[in-house]
Amino acid sequence: MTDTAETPKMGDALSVSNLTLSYGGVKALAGVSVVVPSGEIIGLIGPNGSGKSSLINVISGAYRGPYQGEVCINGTDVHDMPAHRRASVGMSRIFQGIRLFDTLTVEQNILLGGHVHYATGYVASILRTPRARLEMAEQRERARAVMALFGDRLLPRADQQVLSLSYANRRRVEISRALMTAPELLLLDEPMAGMNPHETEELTEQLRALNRAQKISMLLVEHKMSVIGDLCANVYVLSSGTVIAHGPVGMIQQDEKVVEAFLG
Ligand SMILES: Nc1ncnc2c1ncn2[C@@H]1O[C@H](COP(=O)(O)OP(=O)(O)OP(=O)(O)O)[C@@H](O)[C@H]1O
Repeated sequence: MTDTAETPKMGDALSVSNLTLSYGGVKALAGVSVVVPSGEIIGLIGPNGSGKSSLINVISGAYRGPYQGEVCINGTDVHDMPAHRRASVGMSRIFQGIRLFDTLTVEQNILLGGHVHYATGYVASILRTPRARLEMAEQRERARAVMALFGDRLLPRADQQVLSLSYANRRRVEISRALMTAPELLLLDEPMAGMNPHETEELTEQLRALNRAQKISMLLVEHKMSVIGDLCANVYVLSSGTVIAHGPVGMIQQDEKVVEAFLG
């Protein structure tokens, strides 16, 4: 048996209640409720066009159109909060397609992720005041610590332009940039897309380590069921904009509605 909703509790990293949104005449989400308890990795799966990216876009603030329902991140209703301020409630995301500045270096791209936390103002940073220099040194140290999470994949390439990197390394740069704000909730939209089995396995382990060591909660959209099975205690299944099942991966795979949604 699977249920399609979970009651939000105090301390949840994310609670989405009864979310409905349409693009013109197309209803993309119809009464969707999803909870990510603090410290857990929760999976989100569904056939193409079922509403997964729309849900992530509402949570992250990338979608700014009207919607009904409530989205709370770490207990704060973020309805009126623009995307660039959502880092202040502990949220960060990576997009389905890689979005990096190709001609900047690995380190420069990663440092951009921390800019929302800079205390130094624009003028002080242009004038390179002692405070601005100190803050930049701290940010560079943090960027190195974040790169080190990926072993020797990024650190030796810190000064290389991103356009010279492999696909998997570009993905690692994107995740590193998202980690610069020290998020408590990470939204991951198909992080393994385009990776080979070895790279997929490696990133799976790295996400697990981030979750365990840094207690980062995650909402993971992923087509590779082996990844969902490896990382997620529970999974939500979307079909045509509604949650048709929710529960442990093993149970979901036996659910007739889910089998039908994927095959139908
Ligand atoms: N900007 C838009 N304008 C109009 N319709 C849209 C827009 N974005 C998404 N849709 C429609 O909303 C529905 C949900 O799309 P969404 O991209 O959220 O699904 P998805 O599950 O992420 O799909 P995929 O797995 O292919 O990325 C689909 O019918 C899609 O065609």
